[in-house]
Amino acid sequence: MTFSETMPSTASTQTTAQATAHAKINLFLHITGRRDDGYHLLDSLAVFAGAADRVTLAGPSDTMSLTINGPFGQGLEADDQNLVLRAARALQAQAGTSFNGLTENFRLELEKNLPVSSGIGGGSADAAATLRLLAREWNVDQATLFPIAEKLGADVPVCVAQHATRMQGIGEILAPAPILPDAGLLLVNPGIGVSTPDVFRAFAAGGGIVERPEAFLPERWTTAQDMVADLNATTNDLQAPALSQCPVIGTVLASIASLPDCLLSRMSGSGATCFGIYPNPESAVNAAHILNDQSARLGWWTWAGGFYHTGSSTWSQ
Ligand SMILES: C[C@](O)(CO)[C@H](O)COP(=O)(O)OP(=O)(O)OC[C@H]1O[C@@H](n2ccc(N)nc2=O)[C@H](O)[C@@H]1O
Ligand SMILES: Nc1ncnc2c1ncn2[C@@H]1O[C@H](COP(=O)(O)OP(=O)(O)OP(=O)(O)O)[C@@H](O)[C@H]1O
Repeated sequence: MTFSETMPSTASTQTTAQATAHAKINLFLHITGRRDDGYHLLDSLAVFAGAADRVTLAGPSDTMSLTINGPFGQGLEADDQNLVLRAARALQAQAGTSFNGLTENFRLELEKNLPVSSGIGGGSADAAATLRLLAREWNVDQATLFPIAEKLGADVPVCVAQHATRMQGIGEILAPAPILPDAGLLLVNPGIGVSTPDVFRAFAAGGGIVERPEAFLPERWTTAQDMVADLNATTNDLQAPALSQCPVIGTVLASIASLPDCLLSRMSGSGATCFGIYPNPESAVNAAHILNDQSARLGWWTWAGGFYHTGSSTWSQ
């Protein structure tokens, strides 16, 4: 995928630079094959929610370092395995090779607002935001980011793009998606982390690939109802295997579906976060208010609003 616009001016003149890492939602997810290395081939429509983590460049440092705050920061290590630091080091290594030895180190801050291991690609979004942020700082061409992103995780390339995108291959083939309507989106996570490899394993053990015609997607959906009419001909192939590992997903899906004006209730990615589609953002917020008592009592995380919209040619931040 290419972007027609160049990056904004470098951040070096600003006191702090930030990038937002928006939650990725798979509106549908079909598994179409399996590679020799075990990775599954997908066909998925990934969109982005207003809900987001935030990565900040806090200043120069002796080594690349990370501090984490925010409601889901506890329990997430700021160590070498954190996708923020892995992304920073990967870009630094590449920039050092390709752009004459840039070796600056930074203290990065992660505001973790998205639940971890929840099917909305939080870690991938953080990695992608870090790549965008440091690319801006180091004046690295955005096209350079995609091969680096692929190596960090299957969901990282689509999160670099951070706009509605059809994902194929294992996530590295990105194609334009329909222009989205101004629909409402409700996200609900039951507070139980689900392991992506375990869900893919359960999918393979449970019968595997279903042969079906390729999903039809138009150029644009004008209303949420139009979008849902097409989405009803699709599914998330990982929903049943995730449900078998984490039965509360069934309760979450039923709760979303029971709320007024709900047009569709489905799981995102490998779960356990589920989403509801509503006619507009206001009706999604209204649904979240109705769910409030139940979600507070059960410790569920909820978010309601609209899609994160950026033009397909915009360098998103
Ligand atoms: C389910 C999705 O969230 C849909 O967007 C993604 O495909 C998962 O992307 P991700 O979390 O970035 O996945 P990775 O961290 O690359 O892979 C985690 C593990 O999930 C399995 N995996 C992942 C992606 C894929 N297309 N096929 C797989 O089988 C592999 O066992 C892999 O070792
Ligand atoms: N910055 C980060 N934020 C979240 N998880 C991270 C981060 N860095 C590393 N990880 C690790 O990555 C794994 C997946 O976390 P993530 O929150 O991205 O899952 P997910 O939402 O299920 O992703 P996907 O939808 O891409 O499968 C977890 O095991 C977590 O410990």
